[in-house]
Amino acid sequence: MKQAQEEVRAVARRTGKVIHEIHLQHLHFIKSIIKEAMRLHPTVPLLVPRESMDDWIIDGYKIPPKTRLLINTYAIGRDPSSWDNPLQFNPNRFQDSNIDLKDKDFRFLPFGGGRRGCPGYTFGLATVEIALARLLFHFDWELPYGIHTDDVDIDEIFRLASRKRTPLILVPTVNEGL
Ligand code: HEM
Repeated sequence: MKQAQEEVRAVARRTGKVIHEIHLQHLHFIKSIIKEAMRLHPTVPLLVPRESMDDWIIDGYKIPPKTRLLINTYAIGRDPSSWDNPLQFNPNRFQDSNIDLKDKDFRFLPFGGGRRGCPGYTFGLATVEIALARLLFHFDWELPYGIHTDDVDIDEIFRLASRKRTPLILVPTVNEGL
């Protein structure tokens, strides 16, 4: 959190203490945090179902035409053959990497891919980035008194769009130093 706050506050200091969309291009670490969160906790854990049109063999499995296929992006994001220490939250794995958020890198599909991939991808991503950047810019954040990081439940409830099982409760303090 400290590194992300330093990044956003350094950008804000140079740009008039306000974070706008134009500044997002400088927030490399914040973008990596969001990607890492989406890798471990994709909003849509099973993508929109597909139906095969022809005979295919994938990984030795014969797929006949008109088979309903579910793409488990939750499992793909945690696959040890694609990711080192897959269960570790490590935003640095996205720093200086060209792992794409959409279509091109099938290890990571938080917005799906192909013809039915998310059409709101750039808008959705920018919205998350600007919200997180502003929250980190304006406030310092702490867990409530007596709660430790190990107590925080990070599991989700799986639905078409999953959500946190337990709400995250944090205590904000206005950053007076701005
Ligand atoms: C962070 C925000 C968002 C995430 C994580 C997200 C994720 C996804 C995912 C995973 C899919 C399924 C793609 C697939 O099966 O290949 C999808 C589909 C879709 N999304 Fe998003 N989305 C987001 C924001 C938005 C926004 C802002 C809009 C509209 C303004 C939008 C509109 C749609 C539509 C219409 C589809 C269905 C596309 C189709 O079936 O052809 N999404 N989204």
